[in-house]
Amino acid sequence: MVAIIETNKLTKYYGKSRGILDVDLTIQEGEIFGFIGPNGAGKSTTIRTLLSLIKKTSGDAKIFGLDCHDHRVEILDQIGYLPSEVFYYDNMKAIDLLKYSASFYKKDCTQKIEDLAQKLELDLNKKIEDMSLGNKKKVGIIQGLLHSPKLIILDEPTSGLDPLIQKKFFDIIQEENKNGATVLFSSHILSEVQKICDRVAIIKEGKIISTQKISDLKDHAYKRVNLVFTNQIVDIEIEGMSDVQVQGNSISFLYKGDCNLLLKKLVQYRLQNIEINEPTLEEIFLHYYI
Ligand SMILES: Nc1ncnc2c1ncn2[C@@H]1O[C@H](COP(=O)(O)OP(=O)(O)OP(=O)(O)O)[C@@H](O)[C@H]1O
Repeated sequence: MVAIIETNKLTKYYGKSRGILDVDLTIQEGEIFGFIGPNGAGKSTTIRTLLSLIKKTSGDAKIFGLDCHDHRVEILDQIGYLPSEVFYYDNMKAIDLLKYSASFYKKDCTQKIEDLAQKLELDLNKKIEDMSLGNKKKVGIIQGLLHSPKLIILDEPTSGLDPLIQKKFFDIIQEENKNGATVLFSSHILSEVQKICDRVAIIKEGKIISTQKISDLKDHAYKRVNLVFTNQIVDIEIEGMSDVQVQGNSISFLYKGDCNLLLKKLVQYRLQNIEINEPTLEEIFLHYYI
């Protein structure tokens, strides 16, 4: 297998403050690779170092087997990058901006621009200043993909997209992947990464703390269960519950196991309310990795 991204002890300090420390990542050709961690963990720093937008402090970073810094121009030609926030010259029409972006590549991107705009239901003849945030984001998606890049780097790509467009966006990314693109997908939302990634690296306080197959992570799936009792709280014990927190007549706990067994147990209680949610990323970190 060919490594599309390979870092070895990649480290970046901003002056004296920590950006990332000894990051080792290997992303193989054809993977959709998730990169998750809470705010400030170092996801953007890793990506910006890979793209040579900032200079590493030490360690190595290679893309397509080439040093990211020394071969910056030829590497960037084959990358589609979607930053978390997009800024544009607002008084341009979307089509003009995209044609201008396409002019930097040596291929004809006209058909691809049209196809993507159709899939995302975007009117390219509108001025960007007249567009909603979601539509501006769509322009960013097309801009990142119009040259059919070999590597797609997404930094928190779905912020500002409604669920329907998110679904279309994921379909597009999966299609690009089927056509040969490798994808690095950074996010702080685990459930989002789980939808399309094969493997995921978890970064915390600048360090990679785990790299897992998504299928393995799903086997460990926890739920956060919140119960509000009608009257007095009952002392309940269910196999698979942990991190139990009691407050007034409410109880909250993490549950790992068969949902049907949980429901069977709960049916015997008089409840005023019940909520079953995905645990937060922080909770998952606490229970898996610390
Ligand atoms: N330009 C900068 N100057 C100084 N410190 C920075 C700079 N950019 C990032 N940092 C610090 O580097 C660390 C990693 O930040 P980074 O933005 O890479 O995290 P992140 O995982 O992408 O989080 P977020 O989702 O909030 O962007 C943080 O402690 C942050 O404060």
